[in-house]
Amino acid sequence: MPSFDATPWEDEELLLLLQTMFLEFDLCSKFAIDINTLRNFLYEAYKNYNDVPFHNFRHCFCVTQMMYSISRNVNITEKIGDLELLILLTSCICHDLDHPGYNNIYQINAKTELAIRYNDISPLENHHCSVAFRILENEECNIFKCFSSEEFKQIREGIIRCILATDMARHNEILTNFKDIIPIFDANDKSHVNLLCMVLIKVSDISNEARPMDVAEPWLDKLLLEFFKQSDAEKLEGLPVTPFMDREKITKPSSQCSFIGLVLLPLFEALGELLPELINLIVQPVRDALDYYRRLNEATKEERLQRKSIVAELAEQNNTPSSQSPDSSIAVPKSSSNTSVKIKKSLSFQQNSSRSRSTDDEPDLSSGSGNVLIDGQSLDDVAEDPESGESETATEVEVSEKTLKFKISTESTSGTGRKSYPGSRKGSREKVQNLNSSELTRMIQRGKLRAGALSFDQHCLGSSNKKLSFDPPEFLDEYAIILKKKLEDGLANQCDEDDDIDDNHQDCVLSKETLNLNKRNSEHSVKIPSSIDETRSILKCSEKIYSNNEKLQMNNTKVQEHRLSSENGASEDNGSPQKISDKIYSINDQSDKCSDVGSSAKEEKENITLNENKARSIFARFRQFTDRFGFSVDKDSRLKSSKNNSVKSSSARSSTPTKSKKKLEGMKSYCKSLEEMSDRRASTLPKIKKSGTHKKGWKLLGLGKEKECWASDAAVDTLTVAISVDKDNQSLASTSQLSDCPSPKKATDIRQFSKYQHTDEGKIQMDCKFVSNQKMNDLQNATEGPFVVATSDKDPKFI
Ligand SMILES: Nc1nc2c(ncn2[C@@H]2O[C@H](COP(=O)(O)O)[C@@H](O)[C@H]2O)c(=O)[nH]1
Ligand SMILES: [Zn+2]
Repeated sequence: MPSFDATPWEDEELLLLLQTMFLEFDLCSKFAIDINTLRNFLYEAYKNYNDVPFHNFRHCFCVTQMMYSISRNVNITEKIGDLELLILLTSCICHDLDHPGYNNIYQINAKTELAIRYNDISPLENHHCSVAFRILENEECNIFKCFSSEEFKQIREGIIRCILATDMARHNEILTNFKDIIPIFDANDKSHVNLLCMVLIKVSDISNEARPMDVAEPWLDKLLLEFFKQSDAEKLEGLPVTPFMDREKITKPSSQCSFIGLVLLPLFEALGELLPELINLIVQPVRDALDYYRRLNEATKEERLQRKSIVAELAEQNNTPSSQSPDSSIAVPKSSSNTSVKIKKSLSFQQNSSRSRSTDDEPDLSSGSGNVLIDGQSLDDVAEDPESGESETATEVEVSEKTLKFKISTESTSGTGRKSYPGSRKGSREKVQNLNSSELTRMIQRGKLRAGALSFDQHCLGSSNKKLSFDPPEFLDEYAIILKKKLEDGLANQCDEDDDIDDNHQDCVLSKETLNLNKRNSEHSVKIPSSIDETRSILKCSEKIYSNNEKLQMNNTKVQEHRLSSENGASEDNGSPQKISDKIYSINDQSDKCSDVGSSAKEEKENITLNENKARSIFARFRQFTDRFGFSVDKDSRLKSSKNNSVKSSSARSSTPTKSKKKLEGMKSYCKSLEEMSDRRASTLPKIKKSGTHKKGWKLLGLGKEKECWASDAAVDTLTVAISVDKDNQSLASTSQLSDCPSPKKATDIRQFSKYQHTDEGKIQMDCKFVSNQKMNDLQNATEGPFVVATSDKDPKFI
């Protein structure tokens, strides 16, 4: 249901739910998608989302979940078929992969690596798509590996079409084309289906306001946090300030009034026209949300007028013309309170509002004036002075269209009028602040950074995602086991006894903290387990989901063993898809019950502009870097260390000993990801098939793990030790030959070479074992398990 609130759910649970969505539609069996491949794919997608306020994994989940809800409610497969649904769900999962938290307008204006790479054409969406297909290149994650190349081509086209459709710069184009086909929609016309799919993913992407207020509002806060972060960066870097992100221009209600009224609702209503089943489900809630924000906006205006009249009165008393600003002796607050939550809270209508709101931790949405120029046009043409009470700014769609130099036509549409759009970017009248390139360079030096080294991929793809700290192949099974064990250990009983979940219980799937997050008042909201009985009941249902998924889908030895030992043969034969479906819905049911720029002067000017542009670009990269590594740059250009927005911290969950242990495991897996990333950077080079013979670098072969991974030369150099080995007689290196090995790979670390052979590629491969467990751990942490090295060097190096 659209009322679903993902907040209380752990990341791993959300991953499991994503898996369940595929199973629910029987996509795995219909398209021979191996369940382990699906899990690997989901986990890899998860790892490629960043810990940014809004465009994170949870946003991806919500979008996919909305797509799922819509699809179920309108019986989508009957209209567009299973393959399109598979494309849609996969597109939702991938649609914001590796989003940096700064949108296309920023990417283009700041001339980031992405904007340059994609020539300003949907840089982010192209990147999300590219990352998606990098993930799918890996056989272990390729959920489409069973498809023929022709089918894969079709799927790839579909995913690209869907993900690129999420660029808001294309909103009007897509909506206009869609509206044209509504009266003549033909499910057999591929162009119509394509347009419907584009609209479906767009609707899902911006559907937060279709959810209950208590679910939607925290998302708005996160979005505004990301908006303000970008507009603050734009001000600092002398870029055009994106008006709808400017904390001095917008308020929460003004932002929503223009977004919902001008962008969201027209789209939803168009979809509702074609699929009337969606009117009650998502269109009406959006209308209610608009109504709510309009009233809130009106009330805010009223409050401003009242404040102005008080100022006028006071000014009169002091013989100060009311049109002038009151002098400092008149202590009337200007704007700090005009949009404050506290004031909003006291607004009389609010008490009657059906949409209750939270008040804590709200971003400072104080309004102010600031004339911002975008492409020669004063935003005052569109945005009125917030002090006038009409603090509306140009919508994201308008600004995105103006920022984009090129207009992209909707592919494969019905041939209905391709629209031409006004306002290609005329050049920028950028507001340049006091920062020059040398200052920026100094900043970078202070950060001990080499500007040229800051390519997007390096700090984006190479960033350490503070994600689930366990290895993908096992985690779901492991999670199911943990969950089950908790239940078996009688956690529910402990909760019952104490009615107070202490530290020891924070690992509980539905901990008290989590339960507190569940305190929802909306009647549409998902379950609030207000009692231990309800908690236990959810836990029991969760157990059944995992248990049944295990039985049907988790063909994993660990799970099998665990099940055998823990259930002692007493398995239930209730794992049919329908039964699993019933179980899942039984949870949903229970949830419902509980609530929910010729002369020297000119040249000089040109040089200045060039330097400014360079500076901006460097700054942009630098800031991307600092963002990635958890630093922030304040207006005095100082580096401030800050805590990373880890998934866990954002969800206020503490780390348990179990989780710490898993973090170590996660690091090993991350090291492997880094190796794979060195590959990704060659994205502008012709694709080389991933076969061992063509691979350059060092091959690390895991022992004891049936894994094989590659490392760049650079990565291995830091670990390698040169030793001489007589290749011809294939004699084994002795441990004494390793005596000059630098720490930590001392000779004593190597006990035995069990195998030694030349590979077909002329490489030497060696198996070795390490004596010291500690050293072994060091090496394992640095690479990937006990390993041997194969190399084409004449002077082989072993680690
Ligand atoms: N002012 C608001 N803007 C919103 C809201 N929900 C979404 N959005 C904007 O739409 C894009 C969607 O594209 P994405 O693929 O990047 O997610 C998003 O970036 C927001 O800018 C909203 O409720 N209010
Ligand atoms: Zn999105």
